[in-house]
Amino acid sequence: MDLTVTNGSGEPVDPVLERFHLLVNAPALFNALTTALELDLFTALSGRPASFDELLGTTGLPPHSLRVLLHAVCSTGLLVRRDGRYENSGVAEELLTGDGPDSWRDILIGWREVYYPAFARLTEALEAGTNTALSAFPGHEATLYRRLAHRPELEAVFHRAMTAFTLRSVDALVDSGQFLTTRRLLDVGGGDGATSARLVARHPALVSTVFDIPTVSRLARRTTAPDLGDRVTVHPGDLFTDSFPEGHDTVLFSHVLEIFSGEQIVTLLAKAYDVLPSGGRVLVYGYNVSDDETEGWYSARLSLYLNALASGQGMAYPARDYERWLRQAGYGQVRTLKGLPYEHGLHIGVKP
Ligand SMILES: C[S@@+](CC[C@H](N)C(=O)[O-])C[C@H]1O[C@@H](n2cnc3c(N)ncnc32)[C@H](O)[C@@H]1O
Repeated sequence: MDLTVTNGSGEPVDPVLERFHLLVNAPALFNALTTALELDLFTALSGRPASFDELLGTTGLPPHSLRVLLHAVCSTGLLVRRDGRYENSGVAEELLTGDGPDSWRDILIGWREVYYPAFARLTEALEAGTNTALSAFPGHEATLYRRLAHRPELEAVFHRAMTAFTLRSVDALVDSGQFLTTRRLLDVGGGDGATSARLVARHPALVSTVFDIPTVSRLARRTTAPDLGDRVTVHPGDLFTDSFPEGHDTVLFSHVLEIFSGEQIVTLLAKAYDVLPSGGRVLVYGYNVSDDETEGWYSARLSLYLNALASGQGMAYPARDYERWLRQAGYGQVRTLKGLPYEHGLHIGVKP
């Protein structure tokens, strides 16, 4: 990637300095972006530049508020002002105008409502070595996933955001070639079933069982079951205290193992091993930090969130960690498909 940035005189500017200036203003600009999304600003401007007065009508904001918001969003480059009219940049038109199940609107509102308040307590959490930010949520459970059961509305916002982001990155998994011979999939920690729904839609001979905690299984029943009949079924349970159901030739952990410690990951991989037949496969899909653990904005954000809030441990582990754990749990033919979109990797192991 060429990061050369030049100033007005064409001289190179240190890209780290450029990023520093963006970074220190990013929390404010992030919130301007989510506000613009909530006001449907980008959708209103889709293919249709508008004047300030027209946007007053669209957003319903007082004139001064709109002025402040437009300045903030224009400063990011997402909106462009030309001849007194506002229009979407190419990026905004492509990423920010949709309202489907994979919308950035749902992703960013979820991050704002659930993730980012916890980041203010990062120092405290890292010093304590546990997810101290979880104390903002009612209940006594050790992870965010279980505590959200006490806040059903927020749980729905959270899973909408997670699903939307998953749908943006899941095609690399769906088209990985790993499901051509799979007939019965166990999707462990399968959330609201969106991944399984997409998998069975693309692979007509596939059926899937989504294993997740009971309140999330209820969400899955609502979001996936109506369309897919009995090709996606749900199996409520706890990853650690309940057995995995038998009768599947492939077990998928998508965005699940990174939540936990290495020791817990080996336990979960071994549980999957126990219910697989000989020749059965385990697939681990999710974020990987780069091998030297220095790159990846999405994986860095995830690791910090897991430690401050979600579980108090885990990270976007590098591929070599997953390969070691797969071998430890008894799998053979261990390999990784690296370099998938959004810093993802797919780790594969086969039960001998
Ligand atoms: C990051 S989400 C991944 C969801 C989905 N697989 C995806 O790729 O979008 C992690 C999932 O693991 C589930 N989970 C976490 N702890 C669990 C536990 N102890 N038992 C069962 N499911 C659990 C959560 O409810 C959540 O749906």
